[in-house]
Amino acid sequence: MEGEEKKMERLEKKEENMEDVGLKELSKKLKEFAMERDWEQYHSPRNLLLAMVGEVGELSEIFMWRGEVAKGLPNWKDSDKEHLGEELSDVLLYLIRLADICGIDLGDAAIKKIVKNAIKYPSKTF
Ligand SMILES: Nc1ccn([C@H]2C[C@H](O)[C@@H](COP(=O)(O)OP(=O)(O)OP(=O)(O)O)O2)c(=O)n1
Repeated sequence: MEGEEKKMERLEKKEENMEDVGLKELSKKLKEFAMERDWEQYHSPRNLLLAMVGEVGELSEIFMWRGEVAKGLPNWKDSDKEHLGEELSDVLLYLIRLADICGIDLGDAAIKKIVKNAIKYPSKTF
């Protein structure tokens, strides 16, 4: 069993946000969010897909007409970076919710796809 000290350490780390957030955790939070508002009725696969595509549009708007953007976005205002984080999150959250509602384990599917990609595109260095 996990000792009290270990348990505290784990909770503190979580509070400091040092632990990576997992897809399953986000999926659970999104399900709770929808249930608490009685929004499950709207979260059909098609609606979620359209909502996600809408958010991809909002994400694209941030980059629109800016020309090429340097990696790390060195010249961007903090408020623009924050906006970018929000739109990226909206896309991710709808994607996770879509996968969940379709009964797809997204983490598992993504790992399998990475393996498939590596077979299709072999590395020259190994
Ligand atoms: N039926 C809904 C509506 C919203 N959301 C959640 C998922 C998204 O993370 C976020 C999207 O909210 P908005 O539709 O208000 O979109 P924006 O946050 O992009 O606001 P705006 O379009 O005004 O910029 O809320 C949800 O789960 N289900």
